[in-house]
Amino acid sequence: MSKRRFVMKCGGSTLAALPDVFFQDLRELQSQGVEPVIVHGGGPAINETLGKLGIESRFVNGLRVTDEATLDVVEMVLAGRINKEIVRKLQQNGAQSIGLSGTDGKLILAKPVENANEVGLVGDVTGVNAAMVEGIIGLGFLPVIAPIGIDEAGQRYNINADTAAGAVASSLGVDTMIVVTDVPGIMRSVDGKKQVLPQVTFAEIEEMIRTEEIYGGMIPKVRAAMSCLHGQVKEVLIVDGSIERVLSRALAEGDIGTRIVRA
Ligand SMILES: Nc1ncnc2c1ncn2[C@@H]1O[C@H](COP(=O)(O)OP(=O)(O)O)[C@@H](O)[C@H]1O
Ligand SMILES: CC(=O)N[C@@H](CCC(=O)OP(=O)(O)O)C(=O)O
Repeated sequence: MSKRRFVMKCGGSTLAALPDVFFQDLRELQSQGVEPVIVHGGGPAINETLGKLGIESRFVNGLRVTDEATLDVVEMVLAGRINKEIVRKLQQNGAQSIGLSGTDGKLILAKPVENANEVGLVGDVTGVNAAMVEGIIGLGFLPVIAPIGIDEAGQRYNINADTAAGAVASSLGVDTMIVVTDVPGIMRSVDGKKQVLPQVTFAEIEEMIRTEEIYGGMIPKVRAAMSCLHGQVKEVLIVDGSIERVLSRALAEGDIGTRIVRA
C-alpha cells in the first residue's frame, strides 16, 4: 500500500498541547518524501473566543449551531489564529508549509447541511480543489487547511474539521487518513473498564452510536471515516496526539489507536 501521501486531521482538543517533536516528526516525514496534508480544527479556541464575546456555544450532534456572527468568530479563530499557529510551528521545526482556508481559491466548496434548520450555517462538502492542494505539495510545501467552506454565491459555511478532512482525503485519493485527537482511540467499557478498540467495523460503529457509547465529537469522526472509506481511502486511524512520534508510528506500524477499514 502506498503511504506516500496522507491526510491528517488535527483536533482542537490536542492542538495547544502538541509538542515540538510532533512537528519535527512531520518535517522528517516530509524529508523522507512523505507528503502530509493537514486539516485542522479548533473547537475549544472558538468556544473560548465566543465566551469572551458573550456568545453562547451550542452543539447538535457535535456540530456547532452557527449564525453569521458566530461564523465571523469561527473564521477569525480557525483561519486567522489556529491556521497560522500551525504554520509557524511547522516552520520553526523546519517543515515548509502554507496555510489556507477552504474559502481561498474555493478550495472547499460547500452546501448547507440537511439539518440547517437546527444548526444554521454549517456546511457539507460538495467539492475540493484537489489540483490546488497538489500544486502546493508540488512546490514543496505542506498544506494546512482551515475547515471553512464556500458556495458559488460566496456564502461561507462552518464545516466540522473531521468532515472537511474526510472530504479532502477522498478527493486527493490518499490511502490513509489519520485523526489526531485527545483520546487513545475509540473506547468502550468492557467489564467496567475502558478499553481502546484496536479495530472497529461499520456495524460496530453504528451500534455504538445507537447505544451512545460513541457520542459528541467522536460522532463526526466516525461518520467522516465511514464516508471516506466508501471512496478510495483504505484506512482511517484515530490516534492520541500526545504519543511520541505518533504519525511515523501510525504509518509504519498501523496498529496504534483505532483502525477503521472498509466494511
Ligand atoms: N467511544 C468513544 N471513545 C473515545 N472518545 C469518545 C467516545 N465517544 C465520545 N468520545 C469523545 O470524543 C472526544 C474527541 O472529540 P473532540 O472533543 O471533538 O476532539 P477533537 O477536538 O480532537 O476533534 C473525546 O475526548 C471523548 O470525550
Ligand atoms: C460545524 C462545526 O461544528 N464546526 C467546528 C469547526 C472546528 C472543529 O471541528 O474543531 P475540532 O476538530 O476541534 O472539533 C466548530 O465550529 O467547532
